[in-house]
Amino acid sequence: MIVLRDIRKVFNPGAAAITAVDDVNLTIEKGQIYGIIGYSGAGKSTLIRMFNGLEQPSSGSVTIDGQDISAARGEALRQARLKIGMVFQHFNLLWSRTVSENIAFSMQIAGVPKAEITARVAELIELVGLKGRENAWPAQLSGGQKQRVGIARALANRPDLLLCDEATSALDPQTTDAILDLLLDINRRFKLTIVLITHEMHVVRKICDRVAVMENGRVVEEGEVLSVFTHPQQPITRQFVRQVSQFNDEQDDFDPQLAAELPGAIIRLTFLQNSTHQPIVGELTLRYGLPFNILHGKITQTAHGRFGQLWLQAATSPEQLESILRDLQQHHIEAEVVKHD
Ligand SMILES: Nc1ncnc2c1ncn2[C@@H]1O[C@H](COP(=O)(O)OP(=O)(O)OP(=O)(O)O)[C@@H](O)[C@H]1O
Repeated sequence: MIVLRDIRKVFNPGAAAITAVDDVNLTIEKGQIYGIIGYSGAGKSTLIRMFNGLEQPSSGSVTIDGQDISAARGEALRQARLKIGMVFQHFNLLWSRTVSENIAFSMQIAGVPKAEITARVAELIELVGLKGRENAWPAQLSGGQKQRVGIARALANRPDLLLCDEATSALDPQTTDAILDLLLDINRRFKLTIVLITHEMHVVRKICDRVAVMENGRVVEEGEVLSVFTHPQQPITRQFVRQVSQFNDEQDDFDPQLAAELPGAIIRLTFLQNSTHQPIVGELTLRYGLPFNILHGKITQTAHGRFGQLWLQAATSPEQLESILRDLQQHHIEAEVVKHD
């Protein structure tokens, strides 16, 4: 478990002080994929660099499995870092070394015996899907392949924690998805905790279990991905939710003009996970003998299942509406009456 307590980071203390991270408290459970999202300058890089002691907090502590990383120095910090891998946006590969040599490098530094290194490199090459490219130079690889080397290198010492600093931001959408699939696979297979920073909600949607939203150095919202997607609290979180393809476009939202024009009740249903599988519109139509009009709908996929929203209109009596809302509640479908007249 990782615990960040009362973290602050102030650069250039004095008149020109910049508070990059301001009073951040987070708890990340073992085996989670935890996303930290924010726009440029929000403080994400500064924060993630404190997980492995690349940056020291001005105050507060970072504790990983009981060890205070922020207080560790010298040999203790070096040992702790061996168990923390890091993947970078621009890969940070050694250009004069082959794929295999890049992956082997950190094990050589750690003094791992040669035969063990050879076996581990072969295993990692297989894991990240680079078989046949062992002797290629980084300059001969595509962006996705370079990041696969970056991931293999980060996993070499069998870390307990993998940090990803905008790991897919330099990649095209298709390659991004392939790298995210690889990270998800590694997480599930080895129960490896992954903390990633990103400015793309797509990354959070596709693989994260929980997400923290950062703005001006602070965590302004935090929670399970499904719940943040379905009930974003802050304006910045709503902006991020809109980034994701199915929720991309403002015009893709329900048009409130429609609500004004149509008679009766308009209800917005929010489905989570298994409730997306229920034939609810059909059931309501049969039960109440009402022609329900589907005005608008959208559905999206996350690492924890699907969620969706549906806007229905029907000319109901107040009593029918009450009863419909009770039925929906029994089906674990959230319902909000947008209007009723
Ligand atoms: N070494 C430093 N010295 C002074 N200011 C810094 C330093 N590193 C970061 N900052 C400042 O701290 C703030 C947060 O920067 P940080 O890089 O952590 O944000 P970010 O969310 O990662 O953004 P980006 O994705 O653009 O890197 C910014 O105002 C930045 O200018």
